[in-house]
Amino acid sequence: MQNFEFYNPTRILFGKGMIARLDEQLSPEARVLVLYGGASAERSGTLAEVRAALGNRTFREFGGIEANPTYETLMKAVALVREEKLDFLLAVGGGSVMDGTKFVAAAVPYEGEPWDILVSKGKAATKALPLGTVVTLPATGSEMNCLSVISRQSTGDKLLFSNPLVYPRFSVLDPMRTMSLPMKQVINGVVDSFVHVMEQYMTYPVDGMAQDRFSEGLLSSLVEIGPRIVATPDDYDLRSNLMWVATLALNGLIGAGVPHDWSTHMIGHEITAKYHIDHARTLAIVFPALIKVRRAEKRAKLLQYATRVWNLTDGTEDQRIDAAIRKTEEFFEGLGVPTRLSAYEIGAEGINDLVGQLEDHGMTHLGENGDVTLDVSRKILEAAA
Ligand SMILES: NC(=O)c1ccc[n+]([C@@H]2O[C@H](COP(=O)([O-])OP(=O)(O)OC[C@H]3O[C@@H](n4cnc5c(N)ncnc54)[C@H](O)[C@@H]3O)[C@@H](O)[C@H]2O)c1
Ligand SMILES: CCCCCCO
Repeated sequence: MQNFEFYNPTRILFGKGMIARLDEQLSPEARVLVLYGGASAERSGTLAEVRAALGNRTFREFGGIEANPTYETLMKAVALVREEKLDFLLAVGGGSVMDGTKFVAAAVPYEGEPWDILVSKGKAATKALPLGTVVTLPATGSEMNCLSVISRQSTGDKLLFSNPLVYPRFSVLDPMRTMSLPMKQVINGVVDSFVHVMEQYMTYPVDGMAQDRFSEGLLSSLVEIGPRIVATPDDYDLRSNLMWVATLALNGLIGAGVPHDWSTHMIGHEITAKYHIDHARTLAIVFPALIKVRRAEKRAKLLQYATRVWNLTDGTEDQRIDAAIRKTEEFFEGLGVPTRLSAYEIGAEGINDLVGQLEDHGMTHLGENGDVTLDVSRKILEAAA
């Protein structure tokens, strides 16, 4: 097991009706901005529940944070917070609203050009406003981590930053608030969570016994939840399990002391930036291709995954690896999520453009050993054609 430091300060309030406990998480004098995305926050009744929970407290609201949140929109929220001297940010939404709120939290006190926070991958931020979240879409785990992905319309960038200052102070996870989700977004959550686990698991063995079994448990849970939640979308217990699995998939626990990959995500971000394909759906394209191209480097964990998650114990090692990769593709495709670039009519020219974007964004050495060079990224994209 590798050395690690684990820190996660986020309080989780989980379950039906927990939004009612919002106000007690806030200091009496907090000057709150509620941030949200599109009409769904209103239509689903979640905003009404949040407003009721905030009772007599005065607060402001900022709506319109897009899916794949943009710097341009978020800077309007920064201006509002500065002008009205607000001092607590409450995100009500999915990963886009939570990530956008984390950026606003870091940008408000920042004295330079806030985009520097992204360019520096978060290092430039030395202060941040406190924030909390009310989660409406289980997928990213943003509710319990210090990561944020922000796009810039003017340049077509989609970059990640992380900084411990933007951990939410608390997050409310009420599975009932996800019932209004289109099934497509529920499925996105299953896929995003699955690949989050893989980025921290499908690397090479370091005898992380607890981390491996924890990750395999999350993967097996998602393999079970996926088809079942499509068949019985109103099942509260399935929604509860998806919500908690999604949070655990990227809150630092399974990733402590083990090598990480993240090249699937970095390549996926470029696909979203260029083609505006849902984040999770880019991962379903890249990940199966990546384990095909990098099966030698990932051989030991692929065999472990085959046995422990898919119960594949017969045949030669290569037959078991082939079967595990096939099962993974079938899992995504079975949820109606394509695993090929051709499903989105992205061809050779698009692959060239994506490799160029990776180079422009300095993504020239990805993966657990930095050996996912541009050539390897190209091979992965070609294997996904
Ligand atoms: N911070 C992280 O750890 C992390 C990890 C992975 C991805 N991301 C980023 O998160 C973003 C994706 O977030 P996401 O997958 O949660 O989707 P999202 O937040 O972009 O939401 C997708 C759509 O669903 C709508 N929606 C949200 N909740 C709803 C509800 N309850 N009912 C009806 N509609 C609802 C939103 O308004 C939006 O239109 C991407 O930008 C991705 O890069 C962040
Ligand atoms: C290093 C963690 C990268 C998380 C990417 C989320 O889209």
